[in-house]
Parts: sequence; structure tokens; C-alpha cells
Amino acid sequence: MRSDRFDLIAIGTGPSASTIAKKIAEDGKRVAVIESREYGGTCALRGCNPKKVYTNAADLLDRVRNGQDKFIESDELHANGTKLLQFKREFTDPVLDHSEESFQKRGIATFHGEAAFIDPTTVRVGEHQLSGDRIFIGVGAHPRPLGVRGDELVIRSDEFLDLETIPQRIAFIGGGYISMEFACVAARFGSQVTVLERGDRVLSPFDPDLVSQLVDYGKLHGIDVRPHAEVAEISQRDDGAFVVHYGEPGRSQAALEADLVVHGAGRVPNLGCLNLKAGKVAFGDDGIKVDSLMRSISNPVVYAAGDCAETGQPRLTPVANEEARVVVKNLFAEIPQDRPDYGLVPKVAFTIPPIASVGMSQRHAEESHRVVVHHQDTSSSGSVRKTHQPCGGYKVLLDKDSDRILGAHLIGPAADETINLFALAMKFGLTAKDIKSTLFAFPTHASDVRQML
Ligand SMILES: Cc1cc2nc3c(=O)[nH]c(=O)nc-3n(C[C@H](O)[C@H](O)[C@H](O)COP(=O)(O)OP(=O)(O)OC[C@H]3O[C@@H](n4cnc5c(N)ncnc54)[C@H](O)[C@@H]3O)c2cc1C
Ligand SMILES: NC(=O)c1ccc[n+]([C@@H]2O[C@H](COP(=O)([O-])OP(=O)(O)OC[C@H]3O[C@@H](n4cnc5c(N)ncnc54)[C@H](O)[C@@H]3O)[C@@H](O)[C@H]2O)c1
Repeated sequence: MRSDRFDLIAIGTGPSASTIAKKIAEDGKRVAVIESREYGGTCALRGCNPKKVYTNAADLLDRVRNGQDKFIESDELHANGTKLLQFKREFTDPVLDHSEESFQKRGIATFHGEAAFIDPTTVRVGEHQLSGDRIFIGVGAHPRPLGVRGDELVIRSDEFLDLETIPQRIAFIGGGYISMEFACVAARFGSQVTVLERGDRVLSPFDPDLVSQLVDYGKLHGIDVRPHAEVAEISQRDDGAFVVHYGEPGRSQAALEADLVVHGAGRVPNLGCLNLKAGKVAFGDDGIKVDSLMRSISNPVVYAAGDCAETGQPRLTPVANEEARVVVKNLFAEIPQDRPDYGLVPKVAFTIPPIASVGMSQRHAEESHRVVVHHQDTSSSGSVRKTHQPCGGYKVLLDKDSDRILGAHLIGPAADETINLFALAMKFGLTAKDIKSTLFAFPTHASDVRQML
């Protein structure tokens, strides 16, 4: 066993750990990084960025197909999954090739393997025993075990993003971000898609009326969404087809045949191998227990952030980045005092079309404020139809007393971009009148915001 000592040991190389390791090394500290898989983390290699290559491609197919009715005169339009996979690798291969080097260039020592605590200031990785004045845990999350028979037959999002061809019949377990984004992709590649959601609706973080529009638009493209469908078992027949048994718990079960079954049933923190008890690091099912400074509540040498920390925030990259900013400030401060400023975290599901949300839901707003609701289905409006994607809508919630925005919910072309204007306006307390008095370039989706208020 070889031993070494560092000012900081960072576990993981996702957005949280890599920012922290690099910034702390820039301050002249001795830093080590440990990664159990490829260097680069989920967002860059298996999450946000490669996923967006797929959803952009599906968006393009959707618009071109809709344009075929109008002005595009080619009858033959084939999407090639193998070529799309190659295109995705144009974005992930450079991360695989250069990520570790980017740490080493900054003088950071890099290690491969699963880190596990030996005691409160020491971790082991392979044959190395590393002690740290500080230890940062940014190990992310993995798909929640389904706990049903046949769990091992289900592929995870990592494997979906590595498929050479997209099979004909696909069942998605769960109706959250991953299933709904991938369902939209698979359907535009010609698959028949079924989404099995145990709750009463899919995409629960988003406005129910706008989600209904998305589900209706998806239905036209071969996406069958089944609520009250908890998956109870997956089996495989001799001919290779899978059978998914589902239904409301305690009621009779239905069965669905599929060529592929994909996990989209939520993710849980990657804490299994860390031996946190030996490190005196308190944790629960939702992650490592941290205080408002992002420091372990039980071991003051340890900090955690991102998907593996229990903060009550959505598990998203901007959240991990904000927490990393705070950890950088606090790690070696004489009196750590920085706290994350999450503000209002905008959320986007990159479905076709995208759906987005920031601030309060209608129900939440109406419980606490006098609310003016501006709600419209804009699918037949000019600015939506011109994009060849006739599905759009908004619901904006205004406080009757202050004229400020309490919540904004959008679906349609560019909803993923436009939501950021609302986030900015809400963060700085702009009133509907302020926004309406601003000139926006026309015709743009941003200029539609004035009509939403
Ligand atoms: C398919 C998919 C799509 C997504 N799309 C979006 C999106 O569009 N927008 C968005 O904001 N968020 C998205 N997310 C979520 C986003 O990827 C995460 O919130 C973000 O990556 C969290 O960063 P992190 O630093 O906490 O951990 P991660 O990026 O998960 O990195 C953790 C790293 O730690 C490593 N590790 C784990 N255990 C150990 C160990 N014991 N020892 C050493 N290393 C270890 C892992 O291999 C991994 O590389 C998506 C996630 C998925 C799965
Ligand atoms: N665009 C984005 O920002 C984006 C995209 C992908 C992933 N993510 C992140 O990754 C996380 C994980 O994504 P996800 O889609 O796996 O989870 P999710 O939490 O978004 O959705 C999981 C869904 O699965 C359902 N479910 C759970 N068990 C089930 C079962 N046995 N049968 C049927 N339904 C079941 C749940 O009711 C829920 O609706 C997200 O919460 C988010 O933090 C974000």
C-alpha cells in the first residue's frame, strides 16, 4: 500500500468535483482527484451534453417531417442511428481524451478506482492510501434499483446513449425527465414507444396543463403514455422479446411486449462503495447530510455537493455548479460562511417540443397569493406554426398585488431558452409592466413574452 498526503482529495470528476479540484489547485494547494469510471463525469459523458445531441436531432426530424406537408418535397427521409452515435462521439471523445490531462496540467494527481474511506481523513483507492486536510465528495447518482424481478434486463440511460440502432418497440419505466426525453427521440427515429408511469401523470415537476399538451402531441408521433402503471416484473421470452408486467399495486396486471426496456425511474446517490461509516460521514437515502455551508454535519473535514448531497434541490448541473462555487470558498476559509444562492432554479425537459418551468406552480401560488393566471395554448399561433412544430403554450402566474411574476411555465419551440428570461426577471423582481416596457427584437420567441404578461 502506498501512502500520500494532500491538501484536498476530490472524489469524482463531474461538474462539482472538477470545478473544485481545479480552482483549489490554482490557489497552489496539493490536490488529488479520484474517479471510478472515465474522467469527465455524468453531464459531459452520459448526461446533459450527449443527450442534447439526440434531442436536437429528434427536434430536427420533427420539424422536417412537419415541413414535408408544407414545402419539403423529398418523400424519403431516413434517420441513421449509427451516424448519430458517431456524431455524439464528436462531443464525448474529446472529454474522454483530454479530461484527465486537464487535471494533470494543473499539477493535480489523478487516481483511478473506487474511493473508500478508511478513517475520517483517509481514503483508499486501489493500492493507494491518501490522506487529506479536506475531502470533497462529488460522486453523483445512479439509476435507482427497481427492486423487481427482471431488473437486470432493463438498460440504463448510459446504454441508451450508446445504442447502435434504436429498436422498434421500446418500453420506458417511469415518466420523468429521462424517459420523456428519450421517448421523444426514439419516436422520431420510428419506434413505437410506451411510457409506464406509476403516478397519475408524467413529468411531475412541470405544469399539468402543458404536460397534457406534450402528451397529446407525442401521441401523434407514436408515444403512448400510461399513468397508474407501476412496473412489477420484467421477463424475456425465448424469441428475445421482453414482457413488462405493470399496473396499479394490488390490482390485476397488464403486460406489454417490447424489444427494449429502458430505466427512467429515478436516480439515487452513489454512496454504496464509499464506506462512509469509517469516514464518520452521516448520510441517508437522499445523500450525504450537509449543512448550509455544504459541509458534512458529522465530519468537518468533509464537504459534499451535487447529486450525492442531501440539499432538497433538484439534481441538475446548475445546482451542482452553484454548490461547487460555495465549496471552493469555504474549504480552506478560516471561518467558512458562504452559502448557495439557488434562487429559483429553472427546469427544462428537452422533450419535443421542450417544456420548461421556473418559480411556483399554479396550485402553490394560489395557496399563498392573489394570482392572475395568463394561460394559453399557442399551438395555432403564427410564431409557433412558423417553426413547423405546432405545439406551444404558456402559463404565467402574476401576483395581483405586486405585479411580479410568481411562476412561469412554457411549452413549445424555444421554451428552453425563453424560460431563462423569466428566471432573470424573477431573480431581479421585475414587474410585468417593466418587462412589457422593454423592446425585444421581433419576430423572436422572446418577443412573445410581452403577450404572456
Ligand atoms: C441521461 C441524463 C441526462 C441529464 N440531463 C441533464 C440536463 O439536461 N440538464 C441538467 O442540468 N442536468 C442533467 N442531468 C443531471 C446532471 O448530469 C447531474 O445533475 C450532474 O452531472 C451532477 O454532477 P455531479 O458533479 O454531482 O456528479 P456526476 O456528474 O454524476 O459525477 C460523479 C462522478 O463520480 C464518479 N464516482 C462515483 N462513485 C465514485 C467513487 N466511489 N470513487 C470515485 N469516483 C466515483 C462517477 O463515475 C462520476 O464520474 C442529466 C443526467 C442524466 C443521467
Ligand atoms: N433535462 C434535465 O434537466 C434532465 C434530464 C435527465 C435527467 N435529469 C436528472 O436525472 C434525474 C433522474 O431522471 P429520471 O427520469 O430517471 O427520474 P425522475 O425522478 O425525473 O422520474 C422518475 C419517474 O419514474 C416514476 N417511477 C419510479 N418507479 C417506477 C416504477 N417502478 N414503475 C413506474 N414508474 C416509476 C416516478 O413516479 C417518476 O415520475 C432527474 O430527476 C433529474 O435530476 C435531468
